[in-house]
Amino acid sequence: MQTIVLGSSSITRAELLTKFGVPFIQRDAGFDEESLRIADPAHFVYHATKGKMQSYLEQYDLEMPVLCADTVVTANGQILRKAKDKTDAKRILEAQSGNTVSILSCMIYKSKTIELIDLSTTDYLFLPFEPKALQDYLESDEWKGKAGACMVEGFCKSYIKEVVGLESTAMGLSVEKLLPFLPQ
Ligand SMILES: Nc1nc2c(ncn2[C@H]2C[C@H](O)[C@@H](COP(=O)(O)OP(=O)(O)OP(=O)(O)O)O2)c(=O)[nH]1
Repeated sequence: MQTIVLGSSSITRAELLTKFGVPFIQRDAGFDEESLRIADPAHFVYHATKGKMQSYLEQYDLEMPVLCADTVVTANGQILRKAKDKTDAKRILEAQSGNTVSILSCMIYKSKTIELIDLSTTDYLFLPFEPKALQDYLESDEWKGKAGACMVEGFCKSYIKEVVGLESTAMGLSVEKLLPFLPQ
């Protein structure tokens, strides 16, 4: 399989591509999504991903195909982004505890011949987070750099009562949907 560029600084996205056997190099696209003033979650992740791709293409050519992505968590109609600090992480996680949570990931894959845009959602019904376990998670700092301070394969896993959608989407990259389009 041909090597692609992961236009992202995300450790999780790199781990997902590795898990699915996709050869890649990693380059930060260098786009600041904080500049976006968009309230709708789907529009936000799409324009954030588009901004990352545009920023990448201003710096690099398409000799290698490139993949950019963005992820947000929503609960009670609010967009829950990355927590600013432990207090913010507690607020964001408490909004998800015992609640229905949607995690939206958009990805744009671009080569010389094709452009794929995918926007997928994974919905969770979480049981209430156990207070001591939540405190331990907050102390762990594992929530840092994660949309919604959420780790569906980690802290949140034992609280999943119902799920509809891919775990990879919830972690930040719907790899299974990309695989059929990657150059062999
Ligand atoms: N391990 C883990 N990471 C998650 C989960 N949900 C979201 N994430 C990560 C994936 C992304 O790195 C991050 C979402 O933030 P962004 O979409 O803004 O990407 P990030 O700033 O990390 O990198 P990028 O903007 O692509 O350079 O949260 C999860 O359930 N588990």
